[in-house]
Amino acid sequence: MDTDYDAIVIGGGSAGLSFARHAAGHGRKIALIERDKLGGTCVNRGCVPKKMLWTVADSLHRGTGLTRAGLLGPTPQVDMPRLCAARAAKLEDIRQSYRDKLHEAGVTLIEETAELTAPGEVTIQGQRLRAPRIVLATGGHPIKPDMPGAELACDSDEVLNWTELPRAMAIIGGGYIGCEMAAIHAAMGVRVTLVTDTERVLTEFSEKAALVGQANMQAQGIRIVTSCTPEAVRRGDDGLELVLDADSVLSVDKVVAATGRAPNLEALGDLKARVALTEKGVIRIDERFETSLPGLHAVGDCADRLPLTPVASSDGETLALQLFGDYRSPVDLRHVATSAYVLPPVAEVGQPSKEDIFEENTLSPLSAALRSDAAQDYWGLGGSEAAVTSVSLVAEGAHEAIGWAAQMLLHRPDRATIRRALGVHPSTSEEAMG
Ligand SMILES: Cc1cc2nc3c(=O)[nH]c(=O)nc-3n(C[C@H](O)[C@H](O)[C@H](O)COP(=O)(O)OP(=O)(O)OC[C@H]3O[C@@H](n4cnc5c(N)ncnc54)[C@H](O)[C@@H]3O)c2cc1C
Ligand SMILES: NC(=O)c1ccc[n+]([C@@H]2O[C@H](COP(=O)([O-])OP(=O)(O)OC[C@H]3O[C@@H](n4cnc5c(N)ncnc54)[C@H](O)[C@@H]3O)[C@@H](O)[C@H]2O)c1
Repeated sequence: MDTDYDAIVIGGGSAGLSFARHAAGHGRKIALIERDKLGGTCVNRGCVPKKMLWTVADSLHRGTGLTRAGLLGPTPQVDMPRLCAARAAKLEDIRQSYRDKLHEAGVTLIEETAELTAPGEVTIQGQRLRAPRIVLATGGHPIKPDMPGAELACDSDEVLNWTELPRAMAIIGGGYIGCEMAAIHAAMGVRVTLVTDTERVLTEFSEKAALVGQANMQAQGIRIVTSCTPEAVRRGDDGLELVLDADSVLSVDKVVAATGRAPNLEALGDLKARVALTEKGVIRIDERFETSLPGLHAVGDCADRLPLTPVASSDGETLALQLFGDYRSPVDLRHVATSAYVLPPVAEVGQPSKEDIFEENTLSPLSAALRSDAAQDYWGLGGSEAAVTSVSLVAEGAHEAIGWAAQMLLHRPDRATIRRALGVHPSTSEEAMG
């Protein structure tokens, strides 16, 4: 194996793969080191397996709620082993396509655990590799709360590998992962209670959008307990107990900790002390993704950006361009569309605060007249009449529409300009366009 490269990237997830392919595309000699499955979190234990489960949940949810429309009969059951097999085959296809693309690009793939042993030097299995640029793309892992019995709780990695469904589950944490797991499993027939320490769920979204999302989760049958930090998990007579306080205990089959993620920093080895972290504990970077150790860059979830796959991929490409092509600045996070896969999705672009929203509406879509759970839709525009800077949407298909809203915002439209295009009738985005 060669030992000298133009750049070595540690981590074969969305960020590392993107950097390696684009840097090699500029004629550079690149090594990518991955200790686990190629594709990282998104492909193996994140977006992709989650979205495949959500697809099933969405179909069940749309069908089973339509009792008022006369859609009757037994609820379809999910054959988990069959679903898991179909999903596993797709994940393997994706991993193989990444392997092929790295090969075509001429990237050296090394399947080992890497450690930074000196500036410009990475060690794998006692062998030293050198490059003037080292890129950390090591991603993150789920963290559990510091409480007695936390080890009895599953994290999202485990939930996405369940081959049978529990009858009842308690989820700790009301962020993206907690809410998505709640909506998906409730639709698949699991009795779900979600407990979070915040006043509402989805605090990364603007208030009204998140509250409509929360009401829809409740309409779906999910019990939501806010402003509560559970005290312990313990074994019960028949399953597990989540102790909320002295007076309330939830008896369930499974407890899931969806209480946040932390970056993977083991690759820094003894050099960790020389790499500055932010208050959130992720790696501090400048606009060239360079850390406080010259020549060491960081992209993706381990760095101080938004922990979303499109950001990780875009930043990997941007860094490759900055180092080996024409300089471009990192994508502005205000132009990143995002969606929580609840039912229906809560989607947003522009990262608005509650005060930013100047026009909004909560409405009942036509489907609500037919559904037993009467989910509500919502749209909100942020910024001002003169310059619209954010769009929020809660509606079926919101995760598809919000990407186009992000494109629209790039052109800095005023409110009157948005009214000059017409949406599809009947739809919720039509209402937002005015
Ligand atoms: C349940 C879940 C659902 C999600 N859903 C979405 C979604 O719908 N949309 C979205 O945009 N984002 C979603 N995300 C977030 C998204 O998955 C991450 O932002 C993205 O995967 C980060 O990519 P990354 O390359 O930074 O890190 P990762 O994909 O985590 O890759 C890091 C890689 O580095 C490797 N590594 C670490 N240390 C070493 C070492 N020392 N040596 C060698 N290799 C090492 C790891 O094995 C890993 O493969 C979700 C996340 C989770 C957990
Ligand atoms: N659809 C998507 O794009 C998607 C999906 C999943 C994850 N992600 C990414 O992954 C990141 C991590 O997601 P996450 O949901 O794990 O983390 P998070 O930090 O977004 O949410 C964790 C939640 O748990 C709560 N919490 C923490 N400790 C608690 C305790 N002891 N008791 C009760 N509540 C507690 C926090 O207040 C917070 O609301 C997200 O920020 C997002 O960027 C994105």
